Amino acid sequence: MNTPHEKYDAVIFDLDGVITDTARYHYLAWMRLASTQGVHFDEEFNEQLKGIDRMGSLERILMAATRQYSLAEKLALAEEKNAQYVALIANMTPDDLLPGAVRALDSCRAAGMKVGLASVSKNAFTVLDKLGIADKFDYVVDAAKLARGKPDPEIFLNAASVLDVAPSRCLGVEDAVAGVASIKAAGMTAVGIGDPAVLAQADFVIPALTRFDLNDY
Ligand SMILES: O=P(O)(O)OC[C@H]1O[C@@H](O)[C@H](O)[C@@H](O)[C@@H]1O
Ligand SMILES: [Mg+2]
Repeated sequence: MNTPHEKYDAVIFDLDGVITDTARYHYLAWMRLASTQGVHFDEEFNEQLKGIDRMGSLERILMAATRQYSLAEKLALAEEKNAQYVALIANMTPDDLLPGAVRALDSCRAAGMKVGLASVSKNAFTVLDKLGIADKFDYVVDAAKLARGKPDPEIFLNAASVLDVAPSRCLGVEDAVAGVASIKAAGMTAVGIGDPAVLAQADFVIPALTRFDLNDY
């Protein structure tokens, strides 16, 4: 019988940029789209898009363009970006899991905690299948059913509610500024993955899941 964790009953992970480096593929696909629209796009611009849903990301890129776009044009561009992204993830395998990801997920299970996945990506189920880790989660949020993306707390609150754990007893793990904001707005504790200067709102920041340790939080 596991001793329950003193502070948390659930850990809710983001996917892109936390468990696997799909953040890189989103970057490449947006880069290509931005260049077709004459918009300058670089790592810094991309940082603002991390964790932001597809249409929200597109809107931000098109705000830097020189003309207005109709809704039909926007939908076509979003579709084009997604086709590019889907092609980039087509050959993913379990080798694409980031170091420490499986160990971190398994350590939560072993500690008797519920494990959730909160990604705003509509491709999350496909990516989980390719990585072969779908069975490591008690609940995966379906991004298609969300009304609002990160930084709104809806996605993390939905995960907590289905996992039947109070938000104050949940730990959220995120690589994006918008994602950390979503966790904090949900009333949870945030573990940021990345640069402490960028993820200043997180309660803890580690460079990668290789350093994830439940005893530290
Ligand atoms: O276009 P998708 O696959 O639904 O993904 C939406 C978003 O998913 C998030 O996880 C990524 O951080 C964003 O970069 C991405 O735009
Ligand atoms: Mg992310």
